[in-house]
Amino acid sequence: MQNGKFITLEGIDGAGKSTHLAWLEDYLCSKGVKVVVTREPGGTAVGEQLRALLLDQRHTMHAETEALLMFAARREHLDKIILPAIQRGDWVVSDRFSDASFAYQGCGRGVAWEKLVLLEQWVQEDFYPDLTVYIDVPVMLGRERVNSVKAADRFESETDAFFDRVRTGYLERVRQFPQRMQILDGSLPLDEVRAALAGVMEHFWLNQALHEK
Ligand SMILES: Nc1ncnc2c1ncn2[C@@H]1O[C@H](COP(=O)(O)OP(=O)(O)O)[C@@H](O)[C@H]1O
Ligand SMILES: Cc1cn([C@H]2C[C@H](O)[C@@H](COP(=O)(O)OP(=O)(O)O)O2)c(=O)[nH]c1=O
Repeated sequence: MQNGKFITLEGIDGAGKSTHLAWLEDYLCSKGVKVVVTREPGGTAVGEQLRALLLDQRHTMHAETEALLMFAARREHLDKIILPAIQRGDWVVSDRFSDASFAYQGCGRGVAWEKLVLLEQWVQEDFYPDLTVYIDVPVMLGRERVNSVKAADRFESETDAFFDRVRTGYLERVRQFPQRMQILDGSLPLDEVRAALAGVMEHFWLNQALHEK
């Protein structure tokens, strides 16, 4: 049996990840693959508890504590959800993965990039998503969209300057991993972003089919 695939969606808060994730699940189901939808931080019992700690406005913590907790949740996520699903031949779609740690903890909070590289190697070894869709939006637009939907959590209440750095961090990751990471313009109308995502997915799907022949 073929191994499944691992796809991640990334972007600042309000980029449209959750919206497009629902479409992506339907798209993959229509191709006949079994899909596991998950998210970070979270996805497991321990991970969801860590998520609650990390997003709670009442907590302050050292930036490196935050990074370590993100990777701790990820370690659990890989062990309990992601790797078993892929080994079964399922496709896993995750709302965020380690690119978010480089963007938020690295560029946003100022945790040394090399320390994050070490954590990534420790937790993931040489495991990376097969495809990452990074939805890029200007900071103000992301903020407007989030404010219209829900109360801000510990990250969403950060400054525009913080989110500018996060966005720069994501763009740096795209520069480093141009094969794996596809960038979409999330400021376009929803149907146009979806059409662009559909194009990326068709291309990815055809490539997989070619490799499996
Ligand atoms: N391209 C778009 N155009 C207009 N509204 C959008 C677009 N993408 C997302 N939205 C809206 O913005 C809000 C936040 O989107 P969401 O998918 O929850 O973002 P994220 O998961 O990245 O934080 C939702 O109300 C969603 O309908
Ligand atoms: C995975 C991950 C998320 N985050 C942050 C980004 C988000 O603000 C927050 C939660 O992500 P998300 O699920 O996108 O939040 P929401 O449910 O509000 O849409 O965690 C990091 O800072 N580092 C990480 O490694």
